Amino acid sequence: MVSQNPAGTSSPKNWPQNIRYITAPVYQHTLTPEQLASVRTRKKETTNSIPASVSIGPCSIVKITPISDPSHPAAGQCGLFTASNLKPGTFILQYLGKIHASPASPSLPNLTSHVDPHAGSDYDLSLDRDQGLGIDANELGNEARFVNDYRGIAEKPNAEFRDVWDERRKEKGIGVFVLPEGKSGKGKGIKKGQEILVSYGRGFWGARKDPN
Ligand SMILES: C[S@@+](CC[C@H](N)C(=O)[O-])C[C@H]1O[C@@H](n2cnc3c(N)ncnc32)[C@H](O)[C@@H]1O
Repeated sequence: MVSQNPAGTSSPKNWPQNIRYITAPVYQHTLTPEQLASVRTRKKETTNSIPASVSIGPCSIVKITPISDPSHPAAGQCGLFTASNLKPGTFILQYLGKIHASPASPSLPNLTSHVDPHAGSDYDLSLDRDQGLGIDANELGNEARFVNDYRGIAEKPNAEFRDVWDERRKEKGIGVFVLPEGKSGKGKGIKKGQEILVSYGRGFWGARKDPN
């Protein structure tokens, strides 16, 4: 289900009013030509790609869901749940936000981390470590910003973030994928109505209060 946001773009059900819903990445205006060129250069190790045919706008296979269960560690917040059964390895959706440079990168040489507007963001993923680029969905993004970490919710994650090549835009990105089957056959897919859960990594929780 979709609704119209103030800018006239369709946004998904339960989308928060104070966050801008976007259907394509937004660039920090201070990115250097070198950083932009890097975003537009495919790395040979990036084997996953998003086909140009993927539909733009609200994703029909996910639902942003407010969490009311008091035993859920993110109670009072939202999570991202599936709207259909998803097989192992399925591409779910792209992680959209503002593509920005961290202060250590050449475009912002005089800033230190305490003035980095993205340093404290809980929605910031690394896009390109060599160039110090990230994707921050704190103030603008899409449904992918609601994917929670599995800790305290399930025994293990059922999805993962992967580097991708966006065939439509011809640029790097990050996608959310159902975990693949794997050698042990552990990835079983995600059933309709289940929460999509990744591992943020210990670094995320190390810088915050560990949920476990
Ligand atoms: C990228 S956001 C995920 C979406 C968030 N739940 C929301 O509604 O906006 C990351 C934040 O979600 C919460 N979160 C995600 N996974 C969690 C977990 N396993 N336990 C506790 N809090 C979690 C934390 O507040 C974390 O900083």
